[in-house]
Amino acid sequence: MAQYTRISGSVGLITLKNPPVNALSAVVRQGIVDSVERALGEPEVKCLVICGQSGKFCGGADIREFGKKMTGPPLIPVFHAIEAAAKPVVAAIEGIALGGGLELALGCHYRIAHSKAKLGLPEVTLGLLPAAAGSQRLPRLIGVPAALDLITTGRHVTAAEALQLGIVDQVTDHNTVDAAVKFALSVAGQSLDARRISTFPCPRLSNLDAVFEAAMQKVRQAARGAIAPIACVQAVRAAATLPYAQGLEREKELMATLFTSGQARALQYSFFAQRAVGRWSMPSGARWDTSKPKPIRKAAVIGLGTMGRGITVGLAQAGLSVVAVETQEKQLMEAKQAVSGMLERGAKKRGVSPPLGNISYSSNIKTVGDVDLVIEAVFEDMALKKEVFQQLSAVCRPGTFLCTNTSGLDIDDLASQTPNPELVVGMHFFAPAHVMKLLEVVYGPRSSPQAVATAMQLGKVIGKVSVAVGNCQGFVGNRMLSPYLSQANFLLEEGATPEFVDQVLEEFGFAMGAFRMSDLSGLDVGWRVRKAAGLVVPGQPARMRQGCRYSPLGDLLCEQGRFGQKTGSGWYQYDKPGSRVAKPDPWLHSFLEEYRTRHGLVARRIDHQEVLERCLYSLINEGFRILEEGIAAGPEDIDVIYVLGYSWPRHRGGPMFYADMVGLTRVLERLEFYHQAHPDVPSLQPCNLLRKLVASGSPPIHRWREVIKKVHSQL
Ligand SMILES: CCCCCC/C=C/CC(=O)SCCNC(=O)CCNC(=O)[C@H](O)C(C)(C)COP(=O)(O)OP(=O)(O)OC[C@H]1O[C@@H](n2cnc3c(N)ncnc32)[C@H](O)[C@@H]1OP(=O)(O)O
Repeated sequence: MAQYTRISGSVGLITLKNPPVNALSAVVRQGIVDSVERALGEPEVKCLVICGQSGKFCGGADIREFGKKMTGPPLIPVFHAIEAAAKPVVAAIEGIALGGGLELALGCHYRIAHSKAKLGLPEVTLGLLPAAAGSQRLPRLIGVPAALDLITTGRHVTAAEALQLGIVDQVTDHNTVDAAVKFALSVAGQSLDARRISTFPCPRLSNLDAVFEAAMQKVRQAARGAIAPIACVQAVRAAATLPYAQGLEREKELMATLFTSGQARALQYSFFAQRAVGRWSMPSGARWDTSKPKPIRKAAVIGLGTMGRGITVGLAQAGLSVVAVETQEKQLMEAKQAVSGMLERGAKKRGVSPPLGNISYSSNIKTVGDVDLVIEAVFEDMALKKEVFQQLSAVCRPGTFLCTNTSGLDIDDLASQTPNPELVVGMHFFAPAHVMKLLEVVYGPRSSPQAVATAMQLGKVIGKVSVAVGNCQGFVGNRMLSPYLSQANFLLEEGATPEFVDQVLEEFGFAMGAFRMSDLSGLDVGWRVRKAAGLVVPGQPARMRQGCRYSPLGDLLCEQGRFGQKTGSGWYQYDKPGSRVAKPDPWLHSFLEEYRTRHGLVARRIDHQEVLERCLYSLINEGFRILEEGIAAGPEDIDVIYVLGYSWPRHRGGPMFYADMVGLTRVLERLEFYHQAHPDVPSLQPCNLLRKLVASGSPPIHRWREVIKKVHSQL
């Protein structure tokens, strides 16, 4: 609702009340209309202030109303009524003014913000554009280049930047409503002619075409197929070239296409999925709301390689006290220098001082005796990790949580090295660990709910989106990646090139195709895993392992020392080791031809559809197996992992959402088709859960959990 009160006799105060973020639901919109009408009708009222309850101005349109039948007054006329008011209306912005919230403020005559407030038009991140006149008012207020930046990126700006850009008129460190009331009284009675943004001409640009061409090129490059950023540029162009009323019509047309698009649905699903993963549950019945985390004040990181350094930076930046341990003195000094550099660069960007004092460095593992939690981040080698866990058990005080940063090793096996396996959880960070948003929190069969809750909470504290998953080879992310990469390799055997496979996957929206990604992360990483799994053994039949098809192509490249970017060659060639520009490699093409001849394989023409379906559907099928086994509690967990950790295009929601969009029947049919053609590839055999979902009438993704529950109860 919106509550109307009177302050100092002559100020009408409208307070938006719709927890948690005072979103503009139908009731709130109606409340604003009624309150404005009332205030304008009261002769004693000289001016109005609009604010939000609980220190939050407004989080924008109520996203939960999207896709439902529209009720209540539409936003544009509400904002026009405010702008047209004959009494000054001041927005008192505390906390947030986002999307429709900022558009509401732009409809007001003045804006006063608290110094800690964040403002922005993030609609593009939900597959939309600021269609409550935001795309028309903002460029008129702050000019085209700044408006293009804010609207196409959706980034939030601080109050200080908003003041500099001219979005707000005043910033206060004190009570914002008091400041707004004082300000409103000071301008009451003055002419409002120069305060109605919709009447402003859009600031002229001499190089208008060049500015919009450059903006379009920039968003096309960054968008990877997303349509909303392009519509945002078109809407701002309308503001720059058309009268306000016509610009508004164009904004409406563009929004109509976006509002019902699959991409908007996917992005809005992704928004809620990222919040839903915080409400985790385990097959044992343990849950986020019944498991209390222990507060972590002091943590240790063991092993200061690339991952350990990133984790140390993340912890220190979040204000934790960190003991950083590396047993070799030389490596310790190198790591100290690297970590300090990362902290200094990060602090410079954020305009704060680097938290160097939060970290103490040591070459002695015994120094971790008084910490609350340890994150072991030594080399990905089970024997080494076991040794470290045994040492930790001896030196840590009772009750210390022991976490391992691993991308796929058995958490339970590691836990068995300690007298308290209930305190052990996996924390799978993604490189660079201080930048990437995703954290897979892996529980073993003996991990206690409190250990999981503590790791999930710590993830939140250091700014990660944490997803709780069960213990299995590769956990969720890498386990699903395995069939995807296998299919990519099989396609090469059958006649495709790495360039073609990558092109198809990049056109789908991945930042990098399977082969460019492998070159970046290093082919030796998978080679080591395959060796440990007993797959790379001399004397084995070249293309079969345990009765299943196997491609040794990656192993053969590694045998040649081709580890990817770091060695200057892999699936592609590079100018020099470490270079990032991948070029097609004639050597690789002849190598593939020789390989096919050696194995009696005849290259055939492979089309886009086959590449996409085999790579993506095999990955999705593994996702269904993971759900069936209870390794992930719901499809949202998988989708968040893929969007945040594996560059799955956000505007496609994630693999499980994509399967829902394609249609489960279609996914099942195509998997059946490919499995018939390749009976020796088990990952193409449709899994039981997928069949069950199709047999249950292919319910939409938000109802899959009901079917999963039934499948689990039958086991
Ligand atoms: C009906 C037809 C109208 C057509 C017109 C269309 C116009 C669209 C213009 C818009 O305004 S689109 C919306 C623009 N606003 C946003 O994108 C803001 C989204 N929210 C956020 O970025 C963050 O939530 C926040 C506001 C910065 C707060 O972050 P914080 O980390 O503090 O909390 P969260 O966990 O993210 O959120 C708490 C809780 O609130 C729910 N929520 C947040 N914003 C909205 C919203 N705009 N509508 C409905 N619900 C919202 C969020 O889902 C969380 O609840 P949950 O139960 O945990 O999911």
